[in-house]
Amino acid sequence: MKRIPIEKLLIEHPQKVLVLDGGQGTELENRGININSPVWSAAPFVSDSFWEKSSRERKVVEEMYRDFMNAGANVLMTITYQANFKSISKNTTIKTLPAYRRFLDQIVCFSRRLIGEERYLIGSIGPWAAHVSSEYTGNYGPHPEDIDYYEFFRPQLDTFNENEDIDLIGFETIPNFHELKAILSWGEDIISRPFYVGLSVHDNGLLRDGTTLEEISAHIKGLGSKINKNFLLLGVNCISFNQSTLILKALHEVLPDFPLLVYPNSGEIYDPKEKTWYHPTDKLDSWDVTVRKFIDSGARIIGGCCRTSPKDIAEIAASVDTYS
Ligand code: MET
Ligand SMILES: [Zn+2]
Repeated sequence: MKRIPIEKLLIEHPQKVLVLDGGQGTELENRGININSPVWSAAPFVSDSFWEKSSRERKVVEEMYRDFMNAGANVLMTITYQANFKSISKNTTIKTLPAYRRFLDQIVCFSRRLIGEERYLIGSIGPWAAHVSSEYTGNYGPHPEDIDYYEFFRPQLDTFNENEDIDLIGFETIPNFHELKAILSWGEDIISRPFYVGLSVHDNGLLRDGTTLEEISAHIKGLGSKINKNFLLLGVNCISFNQSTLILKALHEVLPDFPLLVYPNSGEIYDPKEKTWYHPTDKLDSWDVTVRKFIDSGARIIGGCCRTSPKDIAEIAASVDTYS
């Protein structure tokens, strides 16, 4: 059955909770794909050989999507987190805007064909931070207010705006308040498809640049009726598994009527010096307990971010079935 528009689903089926896929970048890495590149998980798509049917890398990507779908994901993302025009044009042979747009459209078309018409496709857009690796510090230099965020996002945003295979545009891992304010200042002429913003927050619930959730909610409320009608969900992603239920609860408390989304990390911790992930001693809760708390805190889309695998998504899907 073909999906109904996501904005309609959120309003007309208030009990429905969707299951998102897991951490694609890290999952591809686990499956032997080299993503050690300035364009990160978009690296495999850049080589011409990816588009040949016999490509090993292409098979790995296809298998990953299938495994997430078999686990119960009904929302999948394009693997375009670090495929902004700046990174792509600087680091690959794709240099012009038309070539870049063809490249993104090719990825979207490939993803849609794999997931079918009944599932939702998110067009993933990483933050300005992604091309300077400051997603977890929110450090945007001395004048974050002077950065031209629109210029940065526009090529990727316009391509997704115009591609009907995209159901929802996802601004992921946003760590800086100036960037958030810029995104939320854009009207329907600039973001013309449904979209969400996933915030990158510390374990204590502050945005990576120190902004409180109260300040964020005050800003959103202050926009009043000027807010873009396509802004459907706010959430948090790539955050600590153990703190994620408290963080979402805090967000729900300051924005009780806003549909939320949440996709935390697996519970493993990244060591930026060693560039490896290590297993922390213990996960505080199971996915089952965590998902139940997420739903109680207004979550409408639940999935996993870095290091979460199809196994995590299967556990999430089972709990979503039980509690929603
Ligand atoms: N959707 C992205 C991925 O999992 C989010 C990464 S957060 C650094 O690949
Ligand atoms: Zn992540």
